[in-house]
Amino acid sequence: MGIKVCKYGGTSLADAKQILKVKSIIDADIDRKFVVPSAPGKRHSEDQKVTDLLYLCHEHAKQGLPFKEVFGLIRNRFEEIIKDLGLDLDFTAALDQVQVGIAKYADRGPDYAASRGEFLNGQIIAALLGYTFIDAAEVIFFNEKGRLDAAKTYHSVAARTEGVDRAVIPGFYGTDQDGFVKTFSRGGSDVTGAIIARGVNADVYENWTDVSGILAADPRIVEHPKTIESLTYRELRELSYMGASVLHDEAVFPVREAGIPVNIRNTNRPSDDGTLIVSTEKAPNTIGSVTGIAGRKDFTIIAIEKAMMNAEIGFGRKMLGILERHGVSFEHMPSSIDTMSIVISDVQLDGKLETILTEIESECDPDAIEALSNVALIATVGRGMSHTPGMASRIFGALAENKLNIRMIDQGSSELNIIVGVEATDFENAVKAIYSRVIGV
Ligand SMILES: Nc1ncnc2c1ncn2[C@@H]1O[C@H](COP(=O)(O)OP(=O)(O)O)[C@@H](O)[C@H]1O
Ligand SMILES: N[C@@H](CC(=O)OP(=O)(O)O)C(=O)O
Repeated sequence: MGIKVCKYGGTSLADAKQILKVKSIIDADIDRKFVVPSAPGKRHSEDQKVTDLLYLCHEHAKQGLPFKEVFGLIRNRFEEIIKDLGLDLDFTAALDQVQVGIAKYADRGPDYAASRGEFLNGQIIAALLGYTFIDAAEVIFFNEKGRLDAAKTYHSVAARTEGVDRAVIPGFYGTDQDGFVKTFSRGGSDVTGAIIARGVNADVYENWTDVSGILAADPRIVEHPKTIESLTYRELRELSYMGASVLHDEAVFPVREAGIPVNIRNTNRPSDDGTLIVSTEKAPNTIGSVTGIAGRKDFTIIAIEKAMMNAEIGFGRKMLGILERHGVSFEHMPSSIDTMSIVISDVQLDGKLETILTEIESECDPDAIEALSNVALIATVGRGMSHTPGMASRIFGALAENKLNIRMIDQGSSELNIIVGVEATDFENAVKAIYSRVIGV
């Protein structure tokens, strides 16, 4: 007998019908002992996620505006789920308490409000399954920098689950240094699932969603992309960071450290095998092939040119020192003898571009400096790509044939990926072109 930790995303828990699918999946395997639920997600494309409604309540509360009406939508949602599940659970007091709390903690930011979807849903799922409910605030801790306090958290998870045979632990939040609720970034229940898997020393971390695994490209861009049967933690990190939003990009760390395999599965098609994520040593050989493609918009490239840049000692440090001063991190820095490009996400730049350019002009004295905005990055990822001649030319060829301009090229030193920068308006076409040339052939 083993231990499986199962995280269910919002789409898997959107209403009673979905929740009953989850129950039958859990009932089908006695190893599924720890369940990490998200808040109810969208029931159809026009619907609203409970988490989004909670953020909206917080926005109202912060401005001192009434939010009873918005909260009423959340109230109805949970009451309907309880009724349709046929549960004998009086949730009025729990909902009232959350409503009061949203107003009370409005000055502390949105985290309390945002986390309540998981908190409430977790109690419903626990009641339905007959599992113990463990509040994530009791076991997941953040340090003074707002990062996960890994040692304290793993220790607390292990201690709190000792002797507990089966439990539901809500996703998405924990406790900060001051004892207040703090959430991960959006989609963070995936991270909770990975942490719990690590804390209970699970044999597998099952992540149940609405697709049968990680697809070789975003299904909203490429029609019927192939499913990736297996990939390594490193490939997953690259793909999820670059936009394969099926799994939060930080979810890989807790499980990778402990070598716990991750299995991405489809709640609506539980017999599909899904995708298995394992260490490099355990992954099947894929020499010569690409695993997947992912990409994101909203980047800016600062391109700097200066004759003899390569010989100027301290040039790179001065450049990066300016970014550091403004608290800006960068994504990539492809360079040649006399040029350097710095790729920065627009969220990081946040209105600081003009000042940064002025400071580079005055402190680094470049011959030319240019900022290219509206750039999208596309990563072609695969452990089988290293030492495979011709891969880069296939990618560039696909873009050239479709008359899509390349604004930047970066091949990571890991040889795990090739990243190209294109105009944001070319993004979807570029993903399709690369997919059909390197994967969908
Ligand atoms: N490469 C990819 N493979 C699979 N799904 C992807 C990929 N890129 C984007 N997605 C999207 O991710 C969605 C699943 O993630 P998410 O919406 O966070 O689900 P959940 O609510 O289960 O956490 C899929 O429905 C799909 O539209
Ligand atoms: N409910 C949170 C956390 C989460 O992970 O949700 P989901 O599993 O539905 O992506 C959010 O919407 O961000």
